[in-house]
Amino acid sequence: MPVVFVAACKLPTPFAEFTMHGFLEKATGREHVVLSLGDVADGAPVLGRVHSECLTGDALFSQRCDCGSQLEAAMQAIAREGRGVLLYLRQEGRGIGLLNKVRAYELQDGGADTVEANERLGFAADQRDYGICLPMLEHMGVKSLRLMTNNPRKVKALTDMGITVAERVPLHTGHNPHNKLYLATKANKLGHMMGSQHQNEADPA
Ligand SMILES: Nc1nc2c(ncn2[C@@H]2O[C@H](COP(=O)(O)OP(=O)(O)OP(=O)(O)O)[C@@H](O)[C@H]2O)c(=O)[nH]1
Ligand SMILES: [Zn+2]
Repeated sequence: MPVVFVAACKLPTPFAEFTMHGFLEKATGREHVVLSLGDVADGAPVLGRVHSECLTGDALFSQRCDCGSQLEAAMQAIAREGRGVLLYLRQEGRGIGLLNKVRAYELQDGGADTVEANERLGFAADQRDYGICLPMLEHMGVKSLRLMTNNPRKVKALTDMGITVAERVPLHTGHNPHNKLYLATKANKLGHMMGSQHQNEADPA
């Protein structure tokens, strides 16, 4: 098993009281969590989000990206449905780590886009590995996901490792003047499906 389950606890949030399940990835020592709500082990497709850590967006309110807004919208959507899972994966900066992301942002401040900056630092555009998702979902008893994402490569990566993605649910939120180019580059170079409307389809409120 590449990840081991460690413990679970209650996690009250403004949206709902989730259960937080902690996992240790043995090869890297990284600590990951899954938030769950309701009965996710009944076999029916589960509304889910596989969210990659973004300290700047998720915790520090950065407007350079759309991560914080997507995290909030996903938790709200799960709360509204009363059932779902959110995998919070500690693969900061698409897998290059926080300090390398700061280096990449520095290059972006000088004119590079998000892909060029990674490449100039000697990294691939996206270094993430979703291999730990399967054992985490198996632990949760989740058989099939309705996955909230705009990234078809994420859907393919999960499908290729044997996770059933019954549906892709778009998550269009967090557009602002600071991340216009960033979102355009994701659409043009990374294949993200950004949609035309500046609203969150998982959270149409
Ligand atoms: N290297 C790098 N990583 C970034 C940058 N901006 C955001 N990230 C990281 O990108 C990850 C989120 O990936 P995104 O490409 O925004 O979105 P996604 O997860 O592929 O797709 P969605 O499911 O639609 O959100 C997080 O780990 C962020 O820390 C950047 O400019 N450079
Ligand atoms: Zn981000």
